[in-house]
Amino acid sequence: MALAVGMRVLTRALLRPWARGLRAAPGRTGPAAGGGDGVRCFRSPRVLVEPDPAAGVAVVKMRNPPVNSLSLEFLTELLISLEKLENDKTFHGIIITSDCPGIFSAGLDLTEMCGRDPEHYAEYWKAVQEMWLRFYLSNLVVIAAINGISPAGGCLLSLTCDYRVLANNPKYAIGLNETLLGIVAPFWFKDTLVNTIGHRSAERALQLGLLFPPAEALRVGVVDQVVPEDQVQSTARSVMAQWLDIPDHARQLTKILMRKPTADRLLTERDADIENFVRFICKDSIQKSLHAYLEKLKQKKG
Ligand SMILES: CCCCC/C=C/C(=O)SCCNC(=O)CCNC(=O)[C@H](O)C(C)(C)COP(=O)(O)OP(=O)(O)OC[C@H]1O[C@@H](n2cnc3c(N)ncnc32)[C@H](O)[C@@H]1OP(=O)(O)O
Repeated sequence: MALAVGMRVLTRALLRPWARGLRAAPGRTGPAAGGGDGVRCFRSPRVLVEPDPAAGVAVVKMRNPPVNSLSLEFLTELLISLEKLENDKTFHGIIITSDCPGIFSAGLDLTEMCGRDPEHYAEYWKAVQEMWLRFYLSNLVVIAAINGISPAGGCLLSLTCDYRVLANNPKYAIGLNETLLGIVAPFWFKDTLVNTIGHRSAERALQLGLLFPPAEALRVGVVDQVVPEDQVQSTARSVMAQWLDIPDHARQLTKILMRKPTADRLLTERDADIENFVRFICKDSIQKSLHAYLEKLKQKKG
């Protein structure tokens, strides 16, 4: 138990000043969004939290239209929501899903990584690290109800979860496709994928930037279950009930046992990882690739 408490204190201490500032800002997070029985709940512009106090579960809906790209502000709101739920003893599990039709998350926000200054890149990367650490090590059961396409950072977010349910829709795909953008997934993205699908499959998926359609995603193990689209939320709920049946302290300690070595790698190399990112992203060739990719996305519309 001491280990679990220690990890919580550590991850809480990692909350950056930008997050604390936002938490204090009036109007950024509003009053209760529901949740009777004395359960305090909340909403924020980009994150909708639907509490089910009786079940000890909250559904966290991402709503950063059009594509739930993980901007600095959105990451901050997600982290604040997670922290609030972790600090509320009512909740033992969260289901993370999307409020944007057809899209779970388009991944990291490319506009945060293009045409900005090095200080901005460093701040942004810290927030991405924080998202990964906080979700990966959360003491809550975290289940992803993936109701849309989920490339790169969107896939990473789902890989931090304890279980992934994907909607069986041929338009959806999931994977770490960074190489297709001419960029390289950092070691902790890679480690998370290796821990999920094994070394050989991860190597192939990462080098080729594979985005797996549902059947393939299930076969390779990127997701744990594929179900008809209208059953994604109910399946996530019943899987959650199964996970919540396990004594909490034993499950939490086991999670930490499995994940701490991977998290520690980033925790001990965090500053160097930020420096590497800033150096990489500032390169002319990388900026050109990202600009070209964004342009292609915009032109796609015709
Ligand atoms: C260097 C160290 C490693 C860094 C690791 C990086 C990790 C990442 O996550 S990089 C991001 C990877 N993401 C992608 O490759 C997805 C890109 N997006 C798409 O493929 C599509 O947008 C879609 C399939 C997610 C949705 O398609 P659709 O519904 O047709 O919507 P649009 O393509 O028209 O997009 C609407 C709007 O949103 C902008 N946009 C899309 N993705 C992003 C993004 N990741 N970041 C920022 N903005 C994004 C897109 O440009 C459109 O903008 P407007 O034209 O201004 O409306």
